[in-house]
Amino acid sequence: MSADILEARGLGKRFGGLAACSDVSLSVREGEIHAVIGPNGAGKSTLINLLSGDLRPTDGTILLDGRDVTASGPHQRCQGGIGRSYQKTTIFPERTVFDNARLAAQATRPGALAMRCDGKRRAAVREAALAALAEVGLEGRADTPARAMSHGEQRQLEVAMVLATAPRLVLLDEPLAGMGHAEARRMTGLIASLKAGRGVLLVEHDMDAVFAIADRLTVMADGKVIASGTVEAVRRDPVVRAAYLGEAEEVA
Ligand SMILES: Nc1ncnc2c1ncn2[C@@H]1O[C@H](COP(=O)(O)OP(=O)(O)OP(=O)(O)O)[C@@H](O)[C@H]1O
Repeated sequence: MSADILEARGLGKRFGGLAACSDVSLSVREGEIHAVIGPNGAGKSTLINLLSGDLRPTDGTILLDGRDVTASGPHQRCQGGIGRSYQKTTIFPERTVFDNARLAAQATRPGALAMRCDGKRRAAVREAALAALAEVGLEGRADTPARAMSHGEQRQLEVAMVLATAPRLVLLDEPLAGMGHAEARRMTGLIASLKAGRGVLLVEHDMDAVFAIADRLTVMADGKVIASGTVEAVRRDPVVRAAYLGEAEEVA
């Protein structure tokens, strides 16, 4: 079995009197997609923000490849191998697809932004950007302004921007939000391919996609983990069915 890339132990986050996350423990191994699901307000985005360093936990520990990164900020975590996407788009619409990927690639290569950045470093950044675009299938759109692309392609570009930072762990926050059926299917296939050589933590409301590609599933409600395990085991769990899936099936 592969080693854990990420391990969260007893993570908690309070906003005043509200426990948005409490005692959340989970791990992500190399080569797996670990999906986190739960109703609105369950604490999923808070969890991603804690793992990416955008929020500091009130309690608990985060280990990345066995190293304690709990106290480090988002930039350090990005350099350490955690890449994330956001619910809201983060692309620069006026820049080309390639420029967007290049800017992301620079973020994890110290010195690449310096005025006297040498040719070798520039070439490495360019190569990382092009490889990331190829991985998401946008290599043919490198010169297109990002604003001219469809919503689905823009979200593919966001994934490329995450990949350009050379992450060991990819955190995806609702990557299928707002997509049509065909776009969602394409993106689901792309997400499934990302786990090769990496770990993926996926927060997503689209249950068909989650059930199709997740290797493990953690269900949250009211800031707490109510079930965790293989997709089959979690789907059968009566507590989950009552708290969440039953509700989702009725809605569907
Ligand atoms: N910055 C904040 N300040 C105060 N409360 C917050 C903050 N961020 C989140 N919360 C609260 O924490 C709880 C968990 O929110 P969170 O966004 O993590 O849930 P979620 O599972 O991602 O929901 P959704 O599926 O709607 O995105 C909610 O009650 C939310 O209102």
